[in-house]
Amino acid sequence: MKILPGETNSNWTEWKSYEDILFHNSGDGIARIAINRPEKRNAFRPKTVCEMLDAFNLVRNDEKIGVVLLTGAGPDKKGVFSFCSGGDQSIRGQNGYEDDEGTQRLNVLELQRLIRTLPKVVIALVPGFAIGGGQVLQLVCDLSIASENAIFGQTGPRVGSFDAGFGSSYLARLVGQRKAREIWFLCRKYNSKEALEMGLVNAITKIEELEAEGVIWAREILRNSPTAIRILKASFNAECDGIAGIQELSGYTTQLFYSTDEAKEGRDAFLEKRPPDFSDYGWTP
Ligand SMILES: CC(C)(COP(=O)(O)OP(=O)(O)OC[C@H]1O[C@@H](n2cnc3c(N)ncnc32)[C@H](O)[C@@H]1OP(=O)(O)O)[C@@H](O)C(=O)NCCC(=O)NCCSC(=O)c1cc(O)c2ccccc2c1O
Repeated sequence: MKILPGETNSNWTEWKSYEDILFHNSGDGIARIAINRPEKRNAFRPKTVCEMLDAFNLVRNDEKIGVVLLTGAGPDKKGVFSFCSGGDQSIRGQNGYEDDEGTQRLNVLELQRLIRTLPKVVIALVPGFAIGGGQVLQLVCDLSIASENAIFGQTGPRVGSFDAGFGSSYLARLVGQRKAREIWFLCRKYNSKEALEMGLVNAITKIEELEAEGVIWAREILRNSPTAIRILKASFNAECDGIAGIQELSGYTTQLFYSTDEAKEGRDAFLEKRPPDFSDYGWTP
């Protein structure tokens, strides 16, 4: 199924049907998640975020998937493309975003954390507007490729909101403190060339080539060692995620340790109610 213009040699099949997002599997290691509210510039509401959380969790548990392409479906009826324009302002209630049941919880911070800790590579494909929380979503992806027409920016201080987590601190890590303050304090818009110059995106393509480029990058990544990439991602995260980042990285080392005879000896000794014998295992230099 086509979500962005242009051809790719991927055979996308629908993975699961949702209301606000489109979710596909290439069959060769790539998943594609697209916000599908083009008439609202792909703004997200609680339902959109819950569906994305569900899709990302399905991806997480599928050993065959190594790369996720995150994008926005389009164009809208006027021919405008968007990645995502952030929180849906039309459902902001008295105390925040409200879903159909009146729950005032957007869950987008949980989604940001899931994208960051997902043990796979997430590539944002930005075909147009990446504004507000949409800009933060492309920020927390591992890699980001924009089309020539893409527009980036923050609006929080103008619409009475802000993302003082990854949206500001991690932004400053990527683009530097001065630029990050400019982006948030002035709420200007930046084109894809400016985004590339400040390190917000990795590459720019024509919109017709955006998805194909994403697939090329994904296939290049998929040729490499899954364990090496997973631990490198955790290491990049650990550098700025504090103890939670160290926890993520250390979890993977524990997982690797479990597969050694040394760790198995500890488990077996406990189960066999005897003292462990680690004498076969040296203090590796
Ligand atoms: C994105 C735009 C710059 C595009 O401008 P353009 O002129 O091309 O289009 P229109 O403005 O005419 O929009 C077309 C159509 O879409 C509707 N729409 C667009 N964006 C939204 C939106 N975010 N919410 C609801 N609806 C939207 C628009 O109303 C039009 O509908 P019509 O029926 O009138 O045709 C421009 O649209 C724009 O600036 N949009 C708003 C961007 C914005 O302010 N986003 C929200 C920022 S706050 C946020 O995202 C956020 C993020 C987080 O991570 C949070 C985390 C924790 C707590 C809170 C968070 C949070 O609030």
